Amino acid sequence: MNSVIEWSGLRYGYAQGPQLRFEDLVLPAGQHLLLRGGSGSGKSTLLALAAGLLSPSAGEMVLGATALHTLAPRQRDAWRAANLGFVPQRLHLSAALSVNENLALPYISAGLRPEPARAAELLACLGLRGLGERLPHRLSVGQAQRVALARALMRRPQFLLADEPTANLDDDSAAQVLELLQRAAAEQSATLVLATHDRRIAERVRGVDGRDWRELVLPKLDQSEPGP
Ligand SMILES: Nc1ncnc2c1ncn2[C@@H]1O[C@H](COP(=O)(O)OP(=O)(O)OP(=O)(O)O)[C@@H](O)[C@H]1O
Repeated sequence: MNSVIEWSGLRYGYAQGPQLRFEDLVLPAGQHLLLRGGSGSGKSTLLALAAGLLSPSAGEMVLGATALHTLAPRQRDAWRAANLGFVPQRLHLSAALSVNENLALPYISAGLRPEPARAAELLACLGLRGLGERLPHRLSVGQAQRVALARALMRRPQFLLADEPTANLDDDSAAQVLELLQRAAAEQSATLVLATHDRRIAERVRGVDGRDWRELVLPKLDQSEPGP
């Protein structure tokens, strides 16, 4: 798939909240997107629109050749499971399942055979070797964050969307996570979309890897137009 993300005329209005408007964007194949902007500027909303978890109030969001909001819910779920990894800000690890069982879920829910070797490989890359049998409540916040990332990467998605993926990590772990994301993206020809306040990511992305990244800074909410 020729990974590319494009949105135009995109708006989202919360029923009990603000009306957000997003400037048009075309991300060509081969580029990743760094989403920045102050708290409340709409980064998480934009990621949720890209992941098809929210449907636009107006306009279009297209990943590859697919406008997720135009698909029926079942098709949308199937497309998402096959093509998209999403690490939300509030992690949704299943509390009753071990780390390994959490990592098997993306396969089981799609009726596929789990890949324990892939799980072990990702856990090792993320400095989590030996934690496969742990339940999420026995992980540190940073460890849980890396397990959520591993889960998002399990099925080698074409699109990897992550909301503050390094927020709770020390410098070494943050560097490890960014490296893994970039390596996974290169191996899978995948597109990364990272929303972050983390200066360490912004600096790294602007420096060594500048050509591969587009940086989009969302304006403060009061600059967005009021809704219809
Ligand atoms: N469920 C909701 N209902 C009403 N308003 C909401 C809801 N979720 C978010 N908002 C509002 O929408 C705006 C954008 O929120 P969003 O979470 O997308 O911003 P953000 O840039 O990701 O913020 P942060 O960096 O703090 O995570 C904020 O003003 C927020 O208060």
